[in-house]
Amino acid sequence: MSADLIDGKAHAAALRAQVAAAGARFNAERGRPAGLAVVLVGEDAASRVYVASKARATLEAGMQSFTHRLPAGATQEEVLELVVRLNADEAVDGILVQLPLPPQIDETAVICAIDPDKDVDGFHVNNAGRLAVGQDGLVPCTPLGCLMLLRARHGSLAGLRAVVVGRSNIVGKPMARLLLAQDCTVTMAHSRTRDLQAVVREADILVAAIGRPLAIPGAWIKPGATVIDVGINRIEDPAGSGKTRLVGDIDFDSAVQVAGAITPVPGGVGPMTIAVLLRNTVVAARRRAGLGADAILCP
Ligand SMILES: Nc1nc2c(c(=O)[nH]1)N[C@@H](CN(C=O)c1ccc(C(=O)N[C@@H](CCC(=O)O)C(=O)O)cc1)CN2
Repeated sequence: MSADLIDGKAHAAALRAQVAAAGARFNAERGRPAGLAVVLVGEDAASRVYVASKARATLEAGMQSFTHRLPAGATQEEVLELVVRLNADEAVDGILVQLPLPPQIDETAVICAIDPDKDVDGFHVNNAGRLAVGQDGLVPCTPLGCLMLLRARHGSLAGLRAVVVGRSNIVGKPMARLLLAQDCTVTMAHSRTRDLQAVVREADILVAAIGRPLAIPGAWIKPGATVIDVGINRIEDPAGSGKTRLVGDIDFDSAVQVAGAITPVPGGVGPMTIAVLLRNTVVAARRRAGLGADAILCP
């Protein structure tokens, strides 16, 4: 048996087209495009690529893109000053500070300084709290993207057993809350979970967000389960070519034999992260302008 592949690139392209249409409606109503500001501190190679992709995708969706680069040695005050300036800028509807930040910067303090109404990453404690209690807010991009893929596959998720492996504030916790809101029976597993294999085996829906390459083998997975792999890990090619390759937290080659559906890495969850970021920017722009929800942007 071989699982169906969940094509994140195709889903992301469809969402981006919908966002572009919603962005054009916002522009027509308000006489200005929605705007996204992205802050990059330092020279991390992967972060530079992601920030460039975000700027390109923002422009392709017909929105305004503002990229702010600060040197690796920037101080906490400099980063906070920039965030305060972006909070006050009326052309900016969404603010994202690319993570990770250099060690001298207090990540929590920076996230807390972002106006929660412009927090398109959904990382601010106000937005995390809103998600926890089921109020409208801005929802983190990667978990919302995973939920969209799951809804496209299953329709209703009610009653399904979901296991989220990983308890980060950015992916694991919001993912579990989103699945609970969909009436799944949710288990959160993590590095201290006893008998992880048995917990994983329960899952109709398995979301792996551990950050450890190939950590979950196919033998652990319930036959027919839907597997969402959030991990993006660069490893040395085991064939010894000297090259590196991207792998997820799931051992894809064995999991694909057992699962009912699975996201590949690359080309699964990753592309959804940027598409949802654009979606969140239009949602933030509409809310800030006092406009009602745009139906096509509701997951
Ligand atoms: N402020 C934030 N920082 C970070 C986030 C985030 O959501 N907000 N997430 C990640 C990085 N990230 C976006 O910022 C991101 C990672 C991966 C991809 C992606 O499309 N990956 C491709 C493969 C790319 C490659 O070849 O290297 C894929 O999976 O197909 C998009 C966005 C950490 N920081």
